[in-house]
Amino acid sequence: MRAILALEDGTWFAGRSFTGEGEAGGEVIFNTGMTGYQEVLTDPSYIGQMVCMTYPLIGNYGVNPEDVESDRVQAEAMIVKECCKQPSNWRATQSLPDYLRDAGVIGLEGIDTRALTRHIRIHGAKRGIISTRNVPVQELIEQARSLPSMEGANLVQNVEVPGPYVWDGRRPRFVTLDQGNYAWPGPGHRVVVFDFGIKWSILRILQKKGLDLLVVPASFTTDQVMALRPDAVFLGNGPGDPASLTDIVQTVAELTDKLPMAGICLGQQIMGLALGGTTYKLKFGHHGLNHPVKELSTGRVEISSQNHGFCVDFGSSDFYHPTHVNLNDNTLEGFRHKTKPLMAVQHHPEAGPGPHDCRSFFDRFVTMLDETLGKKH
Ligand SMILES: NC(=O)CC[C@H](N)C(=O)O
Repeated sequence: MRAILALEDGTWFAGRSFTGEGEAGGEVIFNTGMTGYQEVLTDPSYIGQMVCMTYPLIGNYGVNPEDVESDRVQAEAMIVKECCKQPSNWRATQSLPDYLRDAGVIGLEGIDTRALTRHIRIHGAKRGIISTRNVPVQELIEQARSLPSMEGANLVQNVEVPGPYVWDGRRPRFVTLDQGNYAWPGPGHRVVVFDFGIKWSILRILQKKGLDLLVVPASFTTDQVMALRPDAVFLGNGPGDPASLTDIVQTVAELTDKLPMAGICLGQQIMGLALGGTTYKLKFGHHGLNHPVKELSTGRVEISSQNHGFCVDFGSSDFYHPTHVNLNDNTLEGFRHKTKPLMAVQHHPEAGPGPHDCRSFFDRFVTMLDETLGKKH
């Protein structure tokens, strides 16, 4: 079925929907990963975005119930050159078109994804509409212009979880607190994890490291966190503009004085703002699986998985020193507080999907906790 992608700047592409009738709007960005499309689709950080995969054939290995980063498709749409309709893989339980159709999310194929990607690289990420409606293109362009901008967008509120939960190995299991208290069951360091739209891979790895986790909603206050008597705090990834999250930044600023803390992606951005730094929007973001990142203390270069549109200004706070830099564009990839046990990275060390070069981040977090609190296991 014919479908149009119309951008706010008047550029448009004609292709086909591989999911039937539909319409979607959002910020159009590109992801350079050759694989991992199911993790990309289910990563809550992609809320508000329509993802163009630059690899020309997507869907070959289908989808399965294990490779999910949350309980649903989160991206607004997927754009590919060609979608494979008959997957071949022993783990596949469904094809990509059926998966998207069941989720009510539109898939567009048959457009020149290289031309779209070059356009975004030159002119920056653009708001766009994909539609199968038979209307003049100008109408869709106007519709794209009326979409909210990603800059200033608080999208974390869209994924707020209803309450605290533990990770049961496969999915969240919600718990009831007893007057705000929690009986930590395990012997490991007690870590309160903020869910801003967290990827399940992060929880899977934190749990494997022997940490005792309680995941809390983004709106949890300092008092609510401290009532849980945790040893540390972890800030996960999430969608939207970090600068819009003023209440969360305030809470995290208070907690940085009280507890050791680590953050990934949106977590780094929130911690950076909480420490007095500033954030800005990148022209077209970093979305892919092969971004070279240099660890400054060793000079070691790691190939990282990335998904972000915003970034912490390199030298915007005196409180931390940079630990990692992106070798493609010299942006800040990680920092550590000069005196307190606080650390963060902008890339995705959990790598769901992607190479595992950066996974030592989680060991450094555990080491930081052992050094600050004493060994627990
Ligand atoms: N993966 C993330 O946490 C993304 C953070 C933020 N929404 C950004 O686009 O920069």
